[in-house]
Amino acid sequence: MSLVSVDGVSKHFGTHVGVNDISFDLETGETAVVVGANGAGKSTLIRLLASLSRPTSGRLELDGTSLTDGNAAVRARLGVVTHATMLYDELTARENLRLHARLHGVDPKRCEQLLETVGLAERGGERVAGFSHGMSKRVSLARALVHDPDLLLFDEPYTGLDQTSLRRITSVLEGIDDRTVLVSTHDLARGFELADRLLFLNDGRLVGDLEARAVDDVEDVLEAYETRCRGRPGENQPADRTGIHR
Ligand SMILES: Nc1ncnc2c1ncn2[C@@H]1O[C@H](COP(=O)(O)OP(=O)(O)OP(=O)(O)O)[C@@H](O)[C@H]1O
Repeated sequence: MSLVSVDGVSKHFGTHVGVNDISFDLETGETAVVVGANGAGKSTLIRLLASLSRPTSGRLELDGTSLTDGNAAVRARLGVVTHATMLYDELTARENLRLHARLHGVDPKRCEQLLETVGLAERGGERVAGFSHGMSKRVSLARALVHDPDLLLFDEPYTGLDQTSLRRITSVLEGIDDRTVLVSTHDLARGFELADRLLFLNDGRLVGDLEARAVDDVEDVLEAYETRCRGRPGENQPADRTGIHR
């Protein structure tokens, strides 16, 4: 049985369609990257999988258990990084991680390891309120990993980062081999570097599902994307053709 199962999932917001009849499975250890232009439905999909939103129809399951029934045990197997950092600004980075560790019954030593991993060991005693966007995102990633989740969901990991944060976050994501990861991005080039699998979203529909291994280079991915999707993945973003910010 697959670890993640998404079956016929739609999400409507009044007359707007967030995602439209999406189905796919993810295996343990797989890293899937969801690519799409602005408004394609990437955040909607992540929020549905993160149990932050309920589908209008369809089923989302982790290991055979519904992600939409408010089951706390299954939600505890998720690590989530969204646009909202879910951090307490008035607490230090270390306190944020320790609070999360305590909630999950995790040894606080793991927080120190994770601060090191995200490159914030020396800043762990500082309040998150004073952190840059990239630093906050790194703390959010560390927080999402504290309890060693079976499924890490990360909405737009690469947006608004300086080179230091970009390198750290990329290296942490690349280092996750034994857990399932689902990342959303409009940055096709970086997504391709990370992915085992590329999922193309267009107007809420899943229009492409590619094994990244089977594709030679990013230009081929872009070509595959453009044959299936309206516009380009980085449309309306300050990016070049492949989505690499220069
Ligand atoms: N809370 C909401 N209320 C109304 N419409 C929404 C809401 N959330 C998403 N939508 C609509 O659903 C569609 C998909 O939005 P979503 O944010 O998932 O796209 P996205 O691919 O993440 O875009 P972006 O790259 O701009 O973040 C859009 O048409 C959007 O307007």
